[in-house]
Amino acid sequence: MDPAGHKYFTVIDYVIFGLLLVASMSIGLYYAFTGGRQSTTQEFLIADRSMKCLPLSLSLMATFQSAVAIIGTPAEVYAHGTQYWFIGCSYVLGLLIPAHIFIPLFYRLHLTSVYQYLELRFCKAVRICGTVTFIFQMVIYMGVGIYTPALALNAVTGFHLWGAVLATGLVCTLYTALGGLKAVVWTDVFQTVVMFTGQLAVIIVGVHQAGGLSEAWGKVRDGGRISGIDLNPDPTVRHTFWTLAVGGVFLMLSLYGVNQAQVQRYLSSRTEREAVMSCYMVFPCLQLALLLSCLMGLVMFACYGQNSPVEQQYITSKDQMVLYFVMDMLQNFPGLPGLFVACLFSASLSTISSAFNSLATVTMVDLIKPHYSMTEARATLLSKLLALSYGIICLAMAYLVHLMNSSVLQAALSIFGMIGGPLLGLFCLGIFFPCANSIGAVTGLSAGLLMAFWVGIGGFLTRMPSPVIPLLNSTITVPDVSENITAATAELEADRSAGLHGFYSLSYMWYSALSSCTVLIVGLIISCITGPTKGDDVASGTVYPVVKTAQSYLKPSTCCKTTAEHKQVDGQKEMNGTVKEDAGSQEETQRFLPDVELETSV
Ligand SMILES: O=C(O)CCCC[C@@H]1SC[C@@H]2NC(=O)N[C@@H]21
Ligand code: NA
Repeated sequence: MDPAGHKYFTVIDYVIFGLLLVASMSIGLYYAFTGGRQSTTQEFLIADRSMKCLPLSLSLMATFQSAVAIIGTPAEVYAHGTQYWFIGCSYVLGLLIPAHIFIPLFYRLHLTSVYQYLELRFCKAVRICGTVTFIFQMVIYMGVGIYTPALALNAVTGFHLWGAVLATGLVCTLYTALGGLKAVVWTDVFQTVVMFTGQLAVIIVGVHQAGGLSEAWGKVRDGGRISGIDLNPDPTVRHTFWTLAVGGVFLMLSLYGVNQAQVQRYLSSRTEREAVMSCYMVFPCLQLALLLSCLMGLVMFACYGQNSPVEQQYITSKDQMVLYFVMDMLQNFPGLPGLFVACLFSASLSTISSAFNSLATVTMVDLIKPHYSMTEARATLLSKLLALSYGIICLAMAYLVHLMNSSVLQAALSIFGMIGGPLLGLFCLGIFFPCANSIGAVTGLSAGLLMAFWVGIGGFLTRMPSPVIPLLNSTITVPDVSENITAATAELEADRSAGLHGFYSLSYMWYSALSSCTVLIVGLIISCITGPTKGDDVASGTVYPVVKTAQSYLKPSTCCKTTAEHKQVDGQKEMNGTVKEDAGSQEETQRFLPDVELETSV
């Protein structure tokens, strides 16, 4: 390790990294020249609805498990302990609700873009608002996703920053633009295997370097990194059981319930059952991913203890720790640093490719197709060009993130909270409240976004590292200074949690919950003021009958009737033959909904 903290790759490391890019590219090319050769939007965007649940579940997990989680989670656990692990509790409801409410509803509407639902339930304007909000969210998120691995690499290995960004961005854009959703799903599967292998290798070597399991465990426990369950109800505390396990449910619903990248995978399943199964199978994959990244943080602590390379000025930010650790530990295992870098870029590629593909889908289906009629060939070509142009935009976003320079994990989760939260609220307004109307939906969404940005930006600004100057006077000895600093910090915390400061210091893990609830409250108030929608005016199959379902569970007799009713509807749908693909307009969509009343809400 030269004084600058830089390590240098051996040739074999570059070879392994290169192999990853070549393998990903070849999967993309394979799907570009086999099957239907990506000649229709049905194949390019939705994989001909032929996907099975195993590859889908790995792809669903990989989509929101990028280098941010691989780098950010260990840094979080190293610095603050294992409190973050409780986010795993949010995966239960965070996946059950999508599996039993969102997937069946969206699947039976036979959508291609989840935003078609908004036109069915409300009107075209609401669909456009939802689509634009989603594009905004994913473009920013992609910037973080592509920049994170390059930043960490450059800081520790001298790997050329923009060379890495360009290599990743170009490879990813090409195989996504050539191979469509099939290529994205199968590269996700391959990249997930590389990601898990790389993390496991580093953990095993790290434990060995820390002196073995019992030695490592002792250091971690004595270092106070095994945090118990923190039931503190204070919403301004960054990570407690409540912010992670409850706030995390809203975060998960916004990602695995209504995010186009995930819904597109559910919709590409062969059957509704496969889609539900793929959602169930995401649970163990996510828990394994969380386990590996938390263990990585603990192993780093076992090796470095309190005096981390950040204190030693080897690196400038916590987010560079993981790569520093890898280079430090694996230096004499030639090929392993390259494997871990491949793991890092696999995590990034599998997220960015999903983002490109979902952005191209919604732009095509929600913004272009309804307004311009064109041949299938031109539509497919345009979808490919869109995937390419989103690749370019994302590289520009990477530069913007470079300027932001906050903890990458918190940045990503804040983006989901601030933009994914209002979108979750919009869909829940439509699905659970039949009285909600279009005006309520649009004003609700705007209010949710405003609230999210108010607390998000406000929090970002007030949390600027205010210099805690030790209160110096002649009699103070060192321990007293620390007392005074604690006193000063406590005073700072105190006045911060009072009034507006309290609002600004809300934990970022509550952004999803706060913004989605704002959409619901404002949306319902405005709907009631401007004339609520009548039950039978709601397009059938677009609301979840909470009341009716609850009743059917209360009276078992009706429940089998409900199942029978479902069978009849499914039978009816079969009789209707293939249903219209994408709803360009309301009446068109009306036609393909099963004319037998799905359980509309009471
Ligand atoms: O890794 C990323 O790109 C984003 C950070 C993790 C996003 C959330 S956290 C809860 C859920 N579990 C995951 O592994 N990813 C998502
Ligand atoms: Na990923």
